[in-house]
Amino acid sequence: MSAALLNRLKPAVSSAIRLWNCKAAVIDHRGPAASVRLYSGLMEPGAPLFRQLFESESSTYTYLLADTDTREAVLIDPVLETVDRDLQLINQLGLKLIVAVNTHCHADHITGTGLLKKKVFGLKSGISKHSGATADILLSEGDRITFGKHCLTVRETPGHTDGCLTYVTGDQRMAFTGDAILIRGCGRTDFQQGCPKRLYESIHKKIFTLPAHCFIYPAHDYKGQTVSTVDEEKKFNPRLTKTLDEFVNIMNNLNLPKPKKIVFSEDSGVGRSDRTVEAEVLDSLSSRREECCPETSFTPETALYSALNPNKALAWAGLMDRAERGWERVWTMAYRESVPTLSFVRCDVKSVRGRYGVERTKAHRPANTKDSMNTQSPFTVNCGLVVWYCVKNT
Ligand SMILES: N[C@@H](CCC(=O)N[C@@H](CSS)C(=O)NCC(=O)O)C(=O)O
Repeated sequence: MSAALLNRLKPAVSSAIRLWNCKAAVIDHRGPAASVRLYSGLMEPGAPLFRQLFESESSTYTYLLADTDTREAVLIDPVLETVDRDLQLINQLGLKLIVAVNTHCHADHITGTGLLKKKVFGLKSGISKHSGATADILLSEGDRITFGKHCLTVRETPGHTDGCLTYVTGDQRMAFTGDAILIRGCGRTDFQQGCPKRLYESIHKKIFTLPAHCFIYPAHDYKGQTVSTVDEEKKFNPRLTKTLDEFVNIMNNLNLPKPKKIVFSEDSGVGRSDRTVEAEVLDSLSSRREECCPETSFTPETALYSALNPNKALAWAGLMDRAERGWERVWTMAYRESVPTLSFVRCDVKSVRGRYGVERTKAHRPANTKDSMNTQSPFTVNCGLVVWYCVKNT
């Protein structure tokens, strides 16, 4: 190759190398937004394998990271409905899934970690120790999740929930922020221990202190965006560019509807575990399948449907109907927002009184739950989730 040709190629070659090295790729100093630095999305050699996966019903992102040498892989925020898709990809890529972690207790979908544990031998689940849920690994500030030569470091970022975590790659190129910060938004703070002040402080202290080029990968996006950077969010996030007082005011006046698929998804049953609500419900009910009311086809599956699509009025009507037709006992499972426990409560239909009165058999009332069953309709007070079915008088 002639010296002249080499000289002509030099600029193109050096710019290609710059992109490959993931340095700042393009900086345009013209125009009002020119102060934002743009970073290439190209991965450095030796970077972990990375895939962003999407679940469209709840607009949730699941992230797959893996070491390309050892093939050890980590999933962040798997969703129940897309577990098989994720596993298919993991198998196709020849990866070994070793850990599945949640950024927090999700309110809008059911985590896939419980089902994954059933399907992947030896898989460990993880969640914040402040989440109130249990998992194989209870994570806290500074913990490291290692996969091959890579790792994720845990930063506690409460505010959307008490147990919100951000996972940061060892090289601080990527941060998986859950619902703490979203692209040009942030997690709501109006339920599940939400606190705008805490969220603001978490984001400023734990996310905005990451390098400007650090990519932000949130748990959701509702507008089709996929990734942002610390630099972009510091400059353009309409909520977080405000003062604390302004932020609190914005968050207290969002007036958002509850997420369309709202469930209190994490961990359930007598003794919370990292099993899915579905697993808990089905296991619990299938052992009593034969007792379910045959004429109404009220099976564990329909109970589960009720759980995920709570129709309080229908449940109440059904309960009364069965009481009138001689069914004796009613089992309900009620998740109360005020007491984050999915509890099993046995009601004695003989004690149905008047318009409301289902009196719970005291012996079956879980010690740590408030009584919402005998004062008003059991399905209208503090119940985020209700499963019920009747058993025949034996
Ligand atoms: N339109 C969505 C709204 C879902 C929603 O409320 N998302 C939560 C995260 S899941 S609990 C949130 O924090 N949103 C913040 C926001 O500003 O939207 C739906 O109908 O599902």
